[in-house]
Amino acid sequence: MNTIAPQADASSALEPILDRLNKQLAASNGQFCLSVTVDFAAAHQLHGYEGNCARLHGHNWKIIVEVTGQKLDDVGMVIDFKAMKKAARAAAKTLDHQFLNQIEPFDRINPTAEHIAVWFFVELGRMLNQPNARVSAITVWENDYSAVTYRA
Ligand SMILES: Nc1nc2c(c(=O)[nH]1)N=C([C@H](O)[C@H](O)COP(=O)(O)OP(=O)(O)OP(=O)(O)O)CN2
Ligand SMILES: [Zn+2]
Repeated sequence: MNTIAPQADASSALEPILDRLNKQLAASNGQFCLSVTVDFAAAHQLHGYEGNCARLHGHNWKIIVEVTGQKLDDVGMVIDFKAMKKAARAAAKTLDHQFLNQIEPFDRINPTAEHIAVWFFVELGRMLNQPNARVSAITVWENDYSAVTYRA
C-alpha cells in the first residue's frame, strides 16, 4: 500500500492532510507510472520487406521508458528519474550511431520498431526492475508519425 510520509522537518499541522491523502491512496489502489525519454540515431534495413525500408536508411529513434510502481520510498518516489535516465541512456548508447543489422540480436532478427521495443524492455528490466518498480512499457518512435508500444 502507498503511504506519503511527512518530511522530517514537516509541521504537525500537515498531519491531517497527510492522513487524508494516505487514506485516498489506500482506497484508490492506483499505480504510479513514471516515464523518461531518450533517443539515438542509427541505420538499418529490413530483410524480407517489400518496399524502400529494405534499403539501408537511418532514423532518429525516440524511446519512452515507463516504470510502474505502487509504493513510494521515504523520499516520496517510486524510483529516481535519474536512475531511469542513466539506464535508458546506457542502453541507447549501445545502439547509437551503429548499423543495427550488425549489432546483436539485430544481426539475426530484423531491427523493426517492435523488436527494438522488446530489446529495450529486456535490457532495462534487467537494470531497473525491483520489488516496487518494474519496467512496464517501452514506446519506440521511429519518426514523428510512427510508433509502437510494448506493454507488459
Ligand atoms: N510495424 C512496423 N512497420 C514498419 C516498420 C517497423 O519497424 N514496424 N519500419 C519501417 C521502416 O523502418 C521505415 O523506415 C519507416 O516507415 P514509415 O514510418 O512508413 O516511414 P516513411 O518515411 O517511409 O513514411 P512515408 O509516410 O511512407 O513516407 C516500415 N514499416
Ligand atoms: Zn526504417
